[in-house]
Amino acid sequence: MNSYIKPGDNPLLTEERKKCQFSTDILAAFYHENAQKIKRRHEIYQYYLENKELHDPEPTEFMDRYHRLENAERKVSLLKKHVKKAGSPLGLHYTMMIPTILNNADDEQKAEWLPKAQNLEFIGTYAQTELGHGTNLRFLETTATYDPKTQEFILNSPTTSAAKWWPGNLGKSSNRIIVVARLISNGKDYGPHSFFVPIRDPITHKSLPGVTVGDIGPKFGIPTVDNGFLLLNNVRIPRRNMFMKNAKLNPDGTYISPKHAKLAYGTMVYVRAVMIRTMSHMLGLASTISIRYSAIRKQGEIEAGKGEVKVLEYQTQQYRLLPQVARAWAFEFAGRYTRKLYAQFLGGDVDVLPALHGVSSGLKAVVTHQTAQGIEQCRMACGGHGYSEASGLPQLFATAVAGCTYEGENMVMLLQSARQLVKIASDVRKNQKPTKQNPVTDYLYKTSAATKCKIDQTTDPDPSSVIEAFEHVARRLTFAAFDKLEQLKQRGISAENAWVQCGVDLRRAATAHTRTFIARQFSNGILEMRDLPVQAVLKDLLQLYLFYEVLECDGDLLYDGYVIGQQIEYSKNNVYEALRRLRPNAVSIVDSFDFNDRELNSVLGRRDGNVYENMLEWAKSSPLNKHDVMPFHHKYLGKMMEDARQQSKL
Ligand SMILES: CCCCCCCC/C=C\C/C=C/C(=O)SCCNC(=O)CCNC(=O)[C@H](O)C(C)(C)COP(=O)(O)OP(=O)(O)OC[C@H]1O[C@@H](n2cnc3c(N)ncnc32)[C@H](O)[C@@H]1OP(=O)(O)O
Ligand SMILES: Cc1cc2nc3c(=O)[nH]c(=O)nc-3n(C[C@H](O)[C@H](O)[C@H](O)COP(=O)(O)OP(=O)(O)OC[C@H]3O[C@@H](n4cnc5c(N)ncnc54)[C@H](O)[C@@H]3O)c2cc1C
Repeated sequence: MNSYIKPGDNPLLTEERKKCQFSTDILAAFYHENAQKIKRRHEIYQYYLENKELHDPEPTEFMDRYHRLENAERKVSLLKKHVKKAGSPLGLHYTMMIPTILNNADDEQKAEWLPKAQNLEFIGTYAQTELGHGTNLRFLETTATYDPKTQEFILNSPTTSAAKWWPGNLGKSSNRIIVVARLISNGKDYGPHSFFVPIRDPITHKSLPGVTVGDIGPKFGIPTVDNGFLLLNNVRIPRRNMFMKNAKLNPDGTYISPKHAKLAYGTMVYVRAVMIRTMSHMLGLASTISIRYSAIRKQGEIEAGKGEVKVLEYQTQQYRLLPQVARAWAFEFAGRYTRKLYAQFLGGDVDVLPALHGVSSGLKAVVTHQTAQGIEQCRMACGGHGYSEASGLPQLFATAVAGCTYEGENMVMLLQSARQLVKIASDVRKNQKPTKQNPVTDYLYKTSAATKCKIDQTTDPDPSSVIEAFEHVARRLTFAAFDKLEQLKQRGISAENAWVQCGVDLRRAATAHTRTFIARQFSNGILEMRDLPVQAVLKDLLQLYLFYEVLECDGDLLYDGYVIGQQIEYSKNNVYEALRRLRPNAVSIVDSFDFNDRELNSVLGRRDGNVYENMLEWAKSSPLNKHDVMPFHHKYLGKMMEDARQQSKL
């Protein structure tokens, strides 16, 4: 039933795979949405294996940034020949440039820019954040002042803090970019708008007059991406280089407002909606690495004299790792929802934007945070080898944790989600009904279905009792934060200051609301699976997810007596029971994420499980090992020891 078994694999992994009680093919197709996608994934991987020019000449962990960027550019240029979609020097081109054209360009602009972008005739990025401002877009300093005489915009960075800072692929790779700048026309400031700006010559790739651009230097991770800075000094672009699907500017400089004030932020909403799946994949990668490794790593005897056991036998190891697998699945279902909502928005339904913004901002924050935390758990669960770059986990963590910051700092995003909750609380207090159905927030209008939680001692529990418990917590925290806000306002504190004083409570409400949403999506999502053995595995994962989350918020559940201590004990038992049931299938479940060795990029997580011999091979690639004696040895340490020996002879 496990189709990942191959001759030559580590027998400890084969032993695990032989225990599989379901079809890995069916589970893999469900994770990647259909069997066709799995087939295509396998074809692409096979193609990669056969085309050596696409391989890295040495492990990239041993390359400096210069050679990493060169190697990445080499592979990307080759990839264009091989497949349409390529890797990191084009990351922002695909994730932000093309979506902005689709989302913010009018038909004529789209006809001009989209084919060129898709054909990679230029490379672009999204330059919004500045040295001095990222979150608060209204205070961006870059200006685009309209000159009706020439029908051009003049772009300027008036101060040092106005320098664009951070955009991925801005430093060295991009030549046509989106600049977010404050539009000024006829002396009036209309706030941030997007402009299509050439920054490098298309032939020589030299920066254009008035443009100062470069790389911002090494970061916490993602060394292959050339995040950049940019200063603009009286750079002129034609009027039609302002993105005009929503807001427009006539040749005489008169401004036409968009249908919704925040349509200009559409690209950020898009990325927040799609990055949920990317996070699921990253957590899936980390889980695959750590669970496969835990199945070949033996350490300690459980019963003296019976031999060392795989570390995966320890309940503590299972408790660390299997909830990460469950969360990866939960995030996948949550991401499907936000992508569907975004498709509705892109199809022209502008009214869906507030709901989409509400759900995607909370979800982006919770999912990136839990993904980063989960990867770090996986890394620590691999012991010392998890600390080596050979595991792939340090770089994976460094990449994932950036998601807590980019596309809206997480705390700020949770507070955006809380705005929606507070509005609903205000409606409820005024006995107002929802103006339109929203399956994500409608529960807030209802009172608790039961005054007491229904979790009991059954080991095959109904998910709805847990979801109701999460709804109860989210409702209580939302109304508590709302009431506190109102009390502060009644004491004469301004609405804005009251908001700041309730920040922590608002964040907690938004987190609880997001937990409820994810749990519901997971619970609904698995109903689509008809194959009974696969359904059983997904139910075990759901059970683990739900009761693990109960334990994460036990204080909030106990706070008002909605659950009693005994129910927390039942919840613990349900976690342990789920771990026990999942254990025999653990390797097969992560196999079903279907990540190949290129994607895993980990000696510990290889499909064949042959870890130790490959660790030795990997270490031998270290440039330090090109020399038995380092050329500078006798200058420093050698000399120091020689001096000490000479001195002791005196
Ligand atoms: C193989 C490849 C590997 C590559 C690896 C590299 C990975 C790189 C990946 C990503 C690149 C990252 C890119 C970026 O980071 S781009 C920059 C992102 N920047 C941000 O996200 C900035 C965050 N700030 C904001 O979004 C906003 O400024 C704000 C939401 C914090 C506040 O906006 P503001 O205009 O001040 O609004 P208010 O708070 O006053 O709210 C008013 C009103 O508007 C609503 N609202 C706000 N935003 C939106 C929105 N986007 N859509 C819909 N509605 C919105 C808000 O809710 C209020 O509504 P109200 O309560 O009803 O009044
Ligand atoms: C790897 C990476 C890639 C990036 N790529 C891009 C890119 O391609 N294009 C681009 O334009 N930008 C990019 N960025 C920038 C990114 O979008 C910003 O860093 C991010 O939006 C946060 O803004 P900031 O840095 O100004 O943080 P700040 O807003 O200064 O945050 C600092 C602290 O202040 C808090 N804070 C700020 N405002 C509030 C508030 N209103 N209420 C409560 N707390 C608040 C935050 O929670 C945080 O704790 C990237 C960043 C990184 C790290």
